[in-house]
Amino acid sequence: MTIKFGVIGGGVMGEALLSRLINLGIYQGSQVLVSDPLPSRRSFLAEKYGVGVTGENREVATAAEVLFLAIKPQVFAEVAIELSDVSASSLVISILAGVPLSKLEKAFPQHPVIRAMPNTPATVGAGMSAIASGKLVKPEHLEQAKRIFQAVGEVVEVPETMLDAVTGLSGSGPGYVAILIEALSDGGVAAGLPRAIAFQLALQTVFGTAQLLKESGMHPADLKDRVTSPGGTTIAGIAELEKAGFRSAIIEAVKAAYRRSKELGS
Ligand SMILES: NC(=O)C1=CN([C@@H]2O[C@H](COP(=O)(O)OP(=O)(O)OC[C@H]3O[C@@H](n4cnc5c(N)ncnc54)[C@H](O)[C@@H]3O)[C@@H](O)[C@H]2O)C=CC1
Ligand SMILES: O=C(O)[C@@H]1CCC=N1
Repeated sequence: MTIKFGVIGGGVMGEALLSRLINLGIYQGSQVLVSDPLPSRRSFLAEKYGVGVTGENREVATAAEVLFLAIKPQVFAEVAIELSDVSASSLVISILAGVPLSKLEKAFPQHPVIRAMPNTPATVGAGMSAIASGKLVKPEHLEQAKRIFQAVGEVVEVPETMLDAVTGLSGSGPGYVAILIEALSDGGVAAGLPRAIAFQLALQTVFGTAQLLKESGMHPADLKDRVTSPGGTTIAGIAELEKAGFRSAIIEAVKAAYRRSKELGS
């Protein structure tokens, strides 16, 4: 059977992508081959999704039509050396934070290369991915990459220079939003709610607010104004957020993650 989708690094993001692609019928399990040094990950992925697994990255790189790199940026150099004499011309898609197209193309000189940044909501088909094309990428490669990322959510094409900023915002963003939801729940508990109810309220409030903004096209400032009654509860809460530097903390978080993404690639 032809290996249509090869994954190097079967961790959180490798699994997120392959699980959706298989569940949507874009690939069959038998058309996917994953390499990972951890035997426990290999047997888990093989059992759960029916994919082929191996401890040999070279086996995946040689066989796959699309080679999906989902290892940590810190191990990219050693994997690149390991694969340096593999002769293939597959489309390489890297989701490694920070690692620039120049380094990817040096490691895979014969291959069309796409650098991408998805995020963890890809696991449930609600991901946000941005992609940038390397020099050898043809329209059909770009379409193929878009199809892959559309299977896990929304996709935008950006110039590569924007990808570190994308990483700081949507790549890392689920971590910030998770903390917001946890903090809202804690606030509810502090105000006297049982934990389970506080969590349900926090989760649905964040989800519903995002859905309202998305479906209505309303500006966030507009929505804030609509919630804020004169002399009411919301403005009392907002005053505390502003005092604690909430906006500035989020802006600085995105900037710090952006800088870290640049560092990881250098
Ligand atoms: N977790 C996230 O939210 C996002 C992560 N990314 C990027 O995705 C990549 C993977 O991240 P995660 O899936 O979170 O990490 P992870 O740690 O869950 O997965 C990495 C996998 O690579 C395997 N691995 C380690 N050394 C290897 C080697 N030499 N050859 C093959 N496999 C090897 C590990 O055993 C592990 O299963 C990173 O480069 C990260 O920057 C991108 C977008 C979002
Ligand atoms: O924290 C990280 O480095 C990865 C990249 C984006 C989200 N997680």
